[in-house]
Amino acid sequence: MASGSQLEAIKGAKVLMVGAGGIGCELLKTLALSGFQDIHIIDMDTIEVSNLNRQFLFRQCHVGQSKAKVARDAVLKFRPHINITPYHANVKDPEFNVEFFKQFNVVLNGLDNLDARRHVNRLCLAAEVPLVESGTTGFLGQVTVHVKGKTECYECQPKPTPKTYPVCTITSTPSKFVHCIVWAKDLLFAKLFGDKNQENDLNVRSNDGTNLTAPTEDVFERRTDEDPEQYARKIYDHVFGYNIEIALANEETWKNRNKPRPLYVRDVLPDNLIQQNGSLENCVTEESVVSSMLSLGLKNPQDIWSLSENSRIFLEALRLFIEKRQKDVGNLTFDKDDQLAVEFVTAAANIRASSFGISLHSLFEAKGIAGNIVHAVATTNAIIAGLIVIEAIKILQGDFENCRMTYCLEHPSRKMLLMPVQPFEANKSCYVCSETPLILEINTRTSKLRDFVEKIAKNKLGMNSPMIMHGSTLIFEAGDDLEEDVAANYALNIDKALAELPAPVTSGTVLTVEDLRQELSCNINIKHREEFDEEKEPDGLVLVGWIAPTQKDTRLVSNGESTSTAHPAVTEMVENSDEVGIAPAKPGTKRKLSEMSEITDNVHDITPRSSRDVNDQVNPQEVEDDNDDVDDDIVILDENPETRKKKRLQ
Ligand SMILES: Nc1ncnc2c1ncn2[C@@H]1O[C@H](COP(=O)(O)OP(=O)(O)OP(=O)(O)O)[C@@H](O)[C@H]1O
Ligand SMILES: [Zn+2]
Repeated sequence: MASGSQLEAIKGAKVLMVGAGGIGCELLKTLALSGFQDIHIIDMDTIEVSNLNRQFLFRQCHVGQSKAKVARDAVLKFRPHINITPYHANVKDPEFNVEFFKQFNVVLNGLDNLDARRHVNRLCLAAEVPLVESGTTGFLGQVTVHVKGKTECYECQPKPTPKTYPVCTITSTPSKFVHCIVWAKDLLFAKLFGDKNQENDLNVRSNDGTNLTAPTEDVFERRTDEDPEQYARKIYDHVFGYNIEIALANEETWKNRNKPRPLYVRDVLPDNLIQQNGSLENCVTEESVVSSMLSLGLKNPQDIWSLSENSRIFLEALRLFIEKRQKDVGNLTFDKDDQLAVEFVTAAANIRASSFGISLHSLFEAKGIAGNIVHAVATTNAIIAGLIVIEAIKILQGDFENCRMTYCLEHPSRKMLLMPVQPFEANKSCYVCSETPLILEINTRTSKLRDFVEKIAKNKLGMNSPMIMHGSTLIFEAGDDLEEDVAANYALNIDKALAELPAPVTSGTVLTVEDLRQELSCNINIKHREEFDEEKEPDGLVLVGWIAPTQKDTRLVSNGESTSTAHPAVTEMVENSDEVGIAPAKPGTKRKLSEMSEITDNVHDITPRSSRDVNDQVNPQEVEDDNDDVDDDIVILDENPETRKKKRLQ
């Protein structure tokens, strides 16, 4: 029960909730029941059947309708006199600018992706509105508080990106099922059904990097008169047979590894099965979903199919894509909710796994791995929503001293299931909330303006509409509303090397990169560097001072079935007691928890270092880690312990 002063703060508050999904539904209910009277909700989604098990404000009849609007209507039924303003929109839309944010006393996030979280963080900083962030994954969850000038911002610490795998592991030497999934999903599926113009490493490469199977590239191109079944068998033989033979020819690779077995349709499927197609009549479910499992009479997604069953599914799914989903072919990216895509990827991954002596998995398991799924727990969302409201009330009362970041654990530790941690001071070199310039080492003679825009401004700095300035000269800006001659001028320059721009960018140049919508501006000092290590610096540039995502994080952390950011480091430290590696004394090294006593006198001092966003896809093109997909040994990287050292708020 709220005290008098709390009620006063609650009643006078205007709050913005971003996201009306798993956490958002719980949050809206708790806000309304706690006495909040003026709540605005932004959510860009419509309700799906899969949301109904935990997003309890929604019913079957609401499927297809705006989450924000239905959530408002549902809550008004039991709290009719409060004001709830819904926006069925993307929080990144220009209407939600700094002025819009300024009208709120606090912003509460129930989002599921890093991109939107970073955007909201920047707007909250610019509008000077406190932010309460949250996320859950299964039984794990966390709530963090970010107040400009008082605590760190959401981006002060690295946010890990999903684990990536070396290209060669995926294309040539898989040793785990997840490698086969990445191959099936990001290479084979993308090659067959995705954008034809995308670069794709599907074909086996020789030692010198040339594409050995390049002349047969057309294998993947289906002739208009080509029979879909024959085409499917040709693809099978090419990727599981021929490509493996090519790989085997490179004997060096197999000196210390088990050799894979080439698989051809004729060896795997007896003649009578090759001829035996699925039934096209039976391939469509009641919800008109095309399914090869259904067409072949395989019903249980938890069964592990044999090699021959996987081969039949592979051929059948490929045929169904051609015959029933032709209009999608060429535009698809893998989607865990696309039944036929999941069937195809499961079968392809299993056939490859079989070839490499890796154990096979069921469709259910494969879907979980391919879609980065951690099943949502409604209770965790409810607990987290309660904690968000508790922190929001403290903020509204101006009681920043008592604000806590709280971690919800899977198992009680020291009899605590909820672990409060004092918020930390801002990272003084955070490029988002401090004005510290970044340094960019880049080959200014070979790198183009396009590289700078895409790799630095958009990918690394997370800007949506970057503007790049060299002193007072504007050298690039993004946007659909540019005048023709201005756009033409940018188009002319975008593929020029940095040093060849009309205002040349060379060593010593300071570029200013700005995103007006996020009110974020940072200076980048350019340092020309001739060469880069292809393995360690695959981007061909190094951004010093940028808070790089860590990729060693081990838990999938999501809000609902997809994403969020938690600080599993804290969770694991507590759960795994002294077996856990923690923030290193030297970059990249580990220390045991027992050594932490110097830094921490109690559990509240444990520094959460990392979080993870799992909505993004595993990307085989990036070269990094090759660990287990669920690796319990947490490593917390800290490139510069001095600058990153966190201080407790006094
Ligand atoms: N940029 C954005 N603008 C507005 N709303 C967003 C944005 N990004 C994500 N969201 C919303 O945040 C909510 C997150 O909720 P949740 O994690 O439960 O995901 P979900 O999509 O409802 O469920 P699932 O992904 O598990 O099927 C979603 O309703 C989603 O629409
Ligand atoms: Zn910051």
